[in-house]
Amino acid sequence: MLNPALPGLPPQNRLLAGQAPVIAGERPSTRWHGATNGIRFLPMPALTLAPGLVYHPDYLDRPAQENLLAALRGITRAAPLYVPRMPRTGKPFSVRMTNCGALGWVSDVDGYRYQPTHPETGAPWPPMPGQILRAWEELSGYPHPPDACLVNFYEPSARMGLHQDKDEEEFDAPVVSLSLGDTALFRYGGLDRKDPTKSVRLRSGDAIVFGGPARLIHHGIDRLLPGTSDLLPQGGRLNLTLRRVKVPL
Ligand SMILES: O=C(O)CCC(=O)C(=O)O
Ligand SMILES: [Fe+2]
Repeated sequence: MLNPALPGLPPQNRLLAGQAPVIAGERPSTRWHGATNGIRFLPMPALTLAPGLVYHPDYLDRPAQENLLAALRGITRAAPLYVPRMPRTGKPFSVRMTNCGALGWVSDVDGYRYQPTHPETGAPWPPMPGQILRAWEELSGYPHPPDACLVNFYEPSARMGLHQDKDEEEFDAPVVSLSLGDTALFRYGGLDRKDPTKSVRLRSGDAIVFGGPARLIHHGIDRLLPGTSDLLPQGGRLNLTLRRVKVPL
């Protein structure tokens, strides 16, 4: 039950003054910022960068980031990060990848696709941890859970060129993306590759959601800002990209 005094406002825009929020199902540690003296909580506002493109700064606080990182360590033990390759040319990506969930996004000389198993070990992807499913529930506004969670690991020099997330996905569902570790310069543009672009710094714990009119925008990572986070002991950045996939008939 949300605060009845503030009907209709999305959680990130609620501001409760004069009383501590008592909201069943909410986890104040990851959603509420400001004084924790029981009197006033100030939510970090979500920022709409373009229609359908919503940026949630500090979505995960430090304990939540550490908790998610521990879950990711389990995932990379079961499904090791591997070097994906570009379709046709076989050129290696600078980003290493793995997945969790029923389906994983993979890329090799044959193209981009979703598949239920790791391309090198042949094992099914590990299940999506609860923290990731909860983030999707809180951020996506979509009534069904994600099928695929792509885990991208960026070394300090890694980047990702401008692209659209436009494979076998349900485009009615947004893409939810979580960042951990070093800050990244995220570039975003429009539906046409030649549309003007802007960039935003994604820091550890930030989330960005692209849905509706922004679902198919071009985006990429220009570069990392090394040394900006001490979450990953060796530096670098982890990104989680959650998507709904069309079930093949
Ligand atoms: O690392 C990021 O923030 C973006 C990742 C991305 O665009 C993708 O995996 O499709
Ligand atoms: Fe993408």
